[in-house]
Amino acid sequence: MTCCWIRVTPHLLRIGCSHRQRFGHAPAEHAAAQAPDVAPPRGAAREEPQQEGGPRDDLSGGAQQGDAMGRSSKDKRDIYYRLAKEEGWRARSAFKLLQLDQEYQLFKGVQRAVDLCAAPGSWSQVLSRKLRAAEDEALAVKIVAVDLQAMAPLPGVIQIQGDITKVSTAHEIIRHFEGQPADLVVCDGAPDVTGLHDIDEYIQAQLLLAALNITTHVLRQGGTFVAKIFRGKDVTLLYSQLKIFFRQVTCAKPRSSRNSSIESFVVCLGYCPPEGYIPNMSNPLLDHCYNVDFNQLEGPNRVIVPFLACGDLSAYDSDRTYPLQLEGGKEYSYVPPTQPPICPPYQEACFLKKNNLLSKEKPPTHSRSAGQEEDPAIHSLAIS
Ligand SMILES: C[S@@+](CC[C@H](N)C(=O)[O-])C[C@H]1O[C@@H](n2cnc3c(N)ncnc32)[C@H](O)[C@@H]1O
Repeated sequence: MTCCWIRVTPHLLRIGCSHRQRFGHAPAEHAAAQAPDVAPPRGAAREEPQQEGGPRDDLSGGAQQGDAMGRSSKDKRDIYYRLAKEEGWRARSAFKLLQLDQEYQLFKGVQRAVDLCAAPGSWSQVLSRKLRAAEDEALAVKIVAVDLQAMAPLPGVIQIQGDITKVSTAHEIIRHFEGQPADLVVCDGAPDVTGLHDIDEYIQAQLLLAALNITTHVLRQGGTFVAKIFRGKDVTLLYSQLKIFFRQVTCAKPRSSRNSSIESFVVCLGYCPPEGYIPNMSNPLLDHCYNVDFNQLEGPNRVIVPFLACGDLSAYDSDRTYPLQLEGGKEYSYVPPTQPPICPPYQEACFLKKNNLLSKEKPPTHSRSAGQEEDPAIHSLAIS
């Protein structure tokens, strides 16, 4: 997806936290709770208009910036930011999940839900408020939230501070559900953006695939998976991978997600892995481990594309050098190509070389063959 080689490791997917740790910021939800709600750095949204949904989406982004630009400035610029605070959501992203639910009724009949990449926790808040609305529901419903970062507690939400690229995290989720599969998995995961769009898209795609991998461990047949996706140039590749596992895959853009952002959400309904599929986390790109024994993979876990050798196998070997005098003793004589190139890019260089015009301060007088025009441009090139 990108022309640049980058080693994608779970560590890279963890940039979101390392960045904040590096710069000594408090975990987002703590900052939200402890610091006044002030605006993020001036122009933050404009600097990175395409990377909405990253850590800046939470309401704590400007805690360190003080009141330099006025408390109400961000409120004016971003209605969802303001509403999120008024309605008590930890991040404006809450509205994205609420609006997705309005369209797809995601929460209908859900008893076990997983929120991947959950911090600071606005999606978990939505799950908690929606799924546990009635008293009896509050007892039956289980919500598990996973993030690399610690998150302030939420009613009815079990938290795992862990990495979604690890199989141990999948096992921990299943343990909390007492062996039962989840009805719904949501993932709003985002690594911290680098600003290099190809790389950002690539890392986001890898995070989505990691979310899909862990989902295949925990989701029930027919269950729903919702995840953030960057609609970059290779997005169709991701759609086709998701289509292998779900009956219906749609890409949705909630109103609260900025139009200037390439962020969207895939809503994948009707989980139906290929028959015989064994959930695994072995994405060699993520793990960088090439010692997986692919021969051990069977059925739909192993895709074999047929390889066919065509033509008479006793025919000439295209990698071998043969003598000019072939068998049968026929005299060799050079035959020119049937159709030489009509205007090859090296034509000018051949002309210069042939006429001894290359790397000379002054071109020697040269004789032109009959009908051959001297190109004044070539002449000046040779002189300069
Ligand atoms: C945009 S925030 C999520 C916001 C959240 N949905 C909410 O509404 O508050 C993205 C989160 O992804 C988390 N993340 C990134 N890579 C991760 C990984 N490999 N495992 C777990 N969490 C990860 C980051 O720590 C960050 O908190």
